[in-house]
Amino acid sequence: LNFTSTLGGQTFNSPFLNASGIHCQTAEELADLEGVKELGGIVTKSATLEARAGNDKPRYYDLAYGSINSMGLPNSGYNFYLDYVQKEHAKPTILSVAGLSVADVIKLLKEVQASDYQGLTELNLSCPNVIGEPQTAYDFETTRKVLTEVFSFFTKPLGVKLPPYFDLVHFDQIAAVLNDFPLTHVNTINSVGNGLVVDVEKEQVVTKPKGGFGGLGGAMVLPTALANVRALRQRLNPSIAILGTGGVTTGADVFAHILCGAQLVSVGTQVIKEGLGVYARLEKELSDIMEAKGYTSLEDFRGKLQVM
Ligand SMILES: O=C(O)c1[nH]c(=O)[nH]c(=O)c1I
Repeated sequence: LNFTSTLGGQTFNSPFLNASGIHCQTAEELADLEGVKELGGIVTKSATLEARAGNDKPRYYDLAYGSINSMGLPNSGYNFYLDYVQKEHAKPTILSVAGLSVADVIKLLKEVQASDYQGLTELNLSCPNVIGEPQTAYDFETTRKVLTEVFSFFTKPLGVKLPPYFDLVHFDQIAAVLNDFPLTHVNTINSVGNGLVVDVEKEQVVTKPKGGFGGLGGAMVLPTALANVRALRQRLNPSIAILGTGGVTTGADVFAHILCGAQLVSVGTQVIKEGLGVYARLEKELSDIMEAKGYTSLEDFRGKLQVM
């Protein structure tokens, strides 16, 4: 089966990625990802100018149907991740970056531009858990302003990580912004922001930051993730690839993401539930589905979801 694709000048031998934030914050976690042969690429935890401890714990809670997190952007600082991605790796890397202000984003990306790093960078415009900070990509004007400033100097492969949208007009509006920029990709979705999980027995929230509000992931967000992949595939220039993230627990979910237009597919919550062995299971399940349908390559069905 042909699982190979190229993005931003890099060759991905498999459609699988880790979702930024999951098992990719420390040197040990990143080394673990290197050892997962079914992973096509490695995505770093979103990096900020300064290292961050993140929000108070408990800040992650596992549910039967998914997860809620209010991590608060804990990371070792961009120097650590920029050094990491400039080392030799058997797989392509995607350096995820985030800023607490537009100025931080610009400063960070100028450092990436000035570095020898030739791989992909992904600007996270959708973290829902930094207390007092908005999810930038819900503000279309600010998103346009940021991208205009970034592309006035940034010439390396760049994608953006988007929050989920829930209104067809909003798909039109964000696509109208993104189509004006030479992006390599869009990664959709980030967690569904500011959900709330209640422990009825304790009559209490389950995470400490923000009164228990946090980003939702896992099985429960799959329909939202598929809708965002499909809607953006239908609206974005073909030159902008879609990385599908959200709700993947089976090979069928991976197939669905690709059928909606995803080039690569990230797995987050399920890695926490099942461990890194999940990728071998997903690859087997995806291969079995493709063989049953007579497909030999992802191109045979990518973006070919039928309507009624
Ligand atoms: O709380 C986090 O660190 C976090 N959590 C998420 O669910 N998405 C994000 O982009 C981030 I930066």
